[in-house]
Amino acid sequence: MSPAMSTAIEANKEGDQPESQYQKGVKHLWDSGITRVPNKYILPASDRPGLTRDDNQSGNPNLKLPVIDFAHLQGSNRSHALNTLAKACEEYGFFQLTNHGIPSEVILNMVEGSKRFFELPFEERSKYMSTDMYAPVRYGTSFNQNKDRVFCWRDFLKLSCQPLSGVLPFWPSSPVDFRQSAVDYSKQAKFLYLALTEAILESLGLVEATTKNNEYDSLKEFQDGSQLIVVNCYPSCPEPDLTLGMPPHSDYGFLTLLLQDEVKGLQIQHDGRWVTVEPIPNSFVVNVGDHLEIFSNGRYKSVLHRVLVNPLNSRISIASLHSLPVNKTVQPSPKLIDETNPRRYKDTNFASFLDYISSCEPKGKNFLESRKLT
Ligand SMILES: O=C(O)CCC(=O)C(=O)O
Ligand SMILES: [Fe+2]
Repeated sequence: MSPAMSTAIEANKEGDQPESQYQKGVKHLWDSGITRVPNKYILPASDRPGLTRDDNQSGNPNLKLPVIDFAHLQGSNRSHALNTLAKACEEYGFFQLTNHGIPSEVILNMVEGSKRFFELPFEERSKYMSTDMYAPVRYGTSFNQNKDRVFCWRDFLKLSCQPLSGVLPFWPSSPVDFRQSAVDYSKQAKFLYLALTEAILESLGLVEATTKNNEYDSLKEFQDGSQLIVVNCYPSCPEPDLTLGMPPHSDYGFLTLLLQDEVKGLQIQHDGRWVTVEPIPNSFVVNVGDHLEIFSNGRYKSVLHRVLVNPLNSRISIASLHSLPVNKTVQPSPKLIDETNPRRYKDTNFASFLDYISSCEPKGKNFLESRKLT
């Protein structure tokens, strides 16, 4: 046997497992004691994070995401805060939100409950595995484990929140109190989202139409909108330069409110570079989703982001994705279209997004690109 072949067999012994093992997720894999990243997770060289990781350590230290103090949005500083908000959504598609007012206990219970969920025996977690995109609860791995050729280093728990009374009986009954923590958290996140949406509509010059003339009654639609909580679990990774926790993607909805722990990992694309979002304790990372880009007729940007993994720490993040009701058409607001600003996107809805992602491997901003009028 040639030396190269025997090395390949050794590597295989070390990392690779039967294909079905990968369906059980990275937590399971990591707990089995692997010391190498199996081939299933190794990205083509051009998609690996290695180069930008170094780039990021040495380069552009001044680049900070805009920070919005939620208290300023509520008080006499509102118009200044609205300008910052508009600029953040135009230039970065992201901002950090401090002073959000959600009780720390609600956040702590949700984070701790999520950590304990991922520590449950695999058999317990696997009860919630489903390939049905409409399931009220879905435990899984990678991005789309039925389609992805290369898997990413993430397990997830998705909780659909609409209507709460209908979905609740399906949510995990273990760990104890998890359901209650998730209910409390989802309600608080929704409340915050609605306040931010009101600010966003105002920053786009649409709030008069909303509150005074009742022209679209948009806020009502947002109140009845969809909410999906995604708990992401990224176990530590023995060779983090070969893989990603999440590949570059944009979020489909209107706004995402993301809680990240103190472990860095989230990167956004800005000016053609990947920039790490520094965690700020007790804050949310908020980002514009595809639906808001469409609704704003392209003024606010749904920006690509991805997640790096690291060799020392596992990481948890909790995303609350919000949008209009699932069957509602999303379209550029008529108020934002005129001769100088023609309509730039086709109508879309959540169902067409789900059809799209279940029929192909989502890459970057493909879905949004498919909604653009040329
Ligand atoms: O884990 C993160 O920081 C980002 C998660 C994310 O992008 C998502 O859930 O869509
Ligand atoms: Fe995302």
